[in-house]
Amino acid sequence: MRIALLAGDGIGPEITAEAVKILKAVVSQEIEFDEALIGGAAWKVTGSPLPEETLKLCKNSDAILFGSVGDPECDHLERALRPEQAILGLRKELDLFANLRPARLFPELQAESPLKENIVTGTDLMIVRELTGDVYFGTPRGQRKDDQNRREGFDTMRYNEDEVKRIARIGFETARSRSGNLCSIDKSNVLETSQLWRTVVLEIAQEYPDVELSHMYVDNAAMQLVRAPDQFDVIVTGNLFGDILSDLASACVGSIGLLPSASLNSEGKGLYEPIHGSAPDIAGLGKANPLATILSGAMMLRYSLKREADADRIEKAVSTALEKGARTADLGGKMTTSEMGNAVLAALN
Ligand SMILES: NC(=O)c1ccc[n+]([C@@H]2O[C@H](COP(=O)([O-])OP(=O)(O)OC[C@H]3O[C@@H](n4cnc5c(N)ncnc54)[C@H](O)[C@@H]3O)[C@@H](O)[C@H]2O)c1
Ligand SMILES: CC(C)[C@H](C(=O)O)[C@@H](O)C(=O)O
Ligand SMILES: [Mg+2]
Repeated sequence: MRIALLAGDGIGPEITAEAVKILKAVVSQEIEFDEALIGGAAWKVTGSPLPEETLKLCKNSDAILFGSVGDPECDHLERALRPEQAILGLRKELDLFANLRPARLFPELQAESPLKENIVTGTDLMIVRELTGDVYFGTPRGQRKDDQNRREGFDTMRYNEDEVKRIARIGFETARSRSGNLCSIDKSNVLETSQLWRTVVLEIAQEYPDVELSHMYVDNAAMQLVRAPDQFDVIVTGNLFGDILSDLASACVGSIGLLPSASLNSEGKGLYEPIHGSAPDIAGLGKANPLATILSGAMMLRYSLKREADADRIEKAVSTALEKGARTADLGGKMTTSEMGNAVLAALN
């Protein structure tokens, strides 16, 4: 198994190092990592945030383990050169349209959630986020002068029916493999894009009569996630709403440092990354929680490498480490990034 390892910027190198440590311990000689430059780190060396060589490596790998991109030193760059374009480019180039973002409360972390115990208990949901369409990729976009010579920024929110159909099917299939409940989140009371989304989701629902489908507007969904997160099982939503709701869900279950993700295409190719970013405020300080990346490694074993038992082993080790009190700063503790990695390593059995 050859894994493309893209550490990236900020805390990326610190958190991926811990995930690699765990993956090597679990899968031993059968896994090899090929490192490549990505994001601001790549731009500084090559002039591009997503060098051709990195893209080629990703295309030829069995899976991709990704840290994070984003560097304040690059904030002034034109959009095409910004580190964030690297992850957007990878998603588009590899057609990684299906983004799975599980948010589950580890019972050991009940006290770390900002929500009251009786509200957060039982939270275990899966956000299925569309990842290659929406306002992220719509054209035209840009900045211009309006008819009164004022500066104006504009983006285009768009989905075609095929894009909605394929992510809706992933949502229904995911619901079928869990509790059989799917909530589609949109803003169809205002947006044409969402109106089409809802129409198409309802059409695809005909193929899944065994799945209970509901719809919710995104503003209400944000409120409901805080008020009663356990009402959700599988959520399917567009790129922008999924981005926002997944950060929100991560806070409900204790920390953004906990949420992993899998980004998949229709051939089963997968990129695995924490949902958080490069956290420039704590980069290089050994404060980052590596669990989201370690759990992304588990998702990689499950979805791309078909090693379910090994994935379970990692997830159990994370639970055990937390049970024994392992806590980084975001969880109210004092452990460093590598101490947390070592706690998971020690809990593997
Ligand atoms: N997929 C990605 O690579 C990705 C995702 C989100 C943001 N970004 C980029 O990251 C940069 C910073 O963005 P931001 O500050 O809005 O979001 P962020 O997710 O990097 O950080 C938000 C807050 O959460 C904390 N945090 C994040 N991950 C953590 C972890 N593992 N352990 C402990 N605390 C953690 C940070 O310290 C910060 O206070 C920007 O350049 C942004 O574009 C990249
Ligand atoms: C860095 C950025 C492009 C990215 C997104 O908006 O998708 C990030 O926030 C994420 O959640 O993966
Ligand atoms: Mg995000």
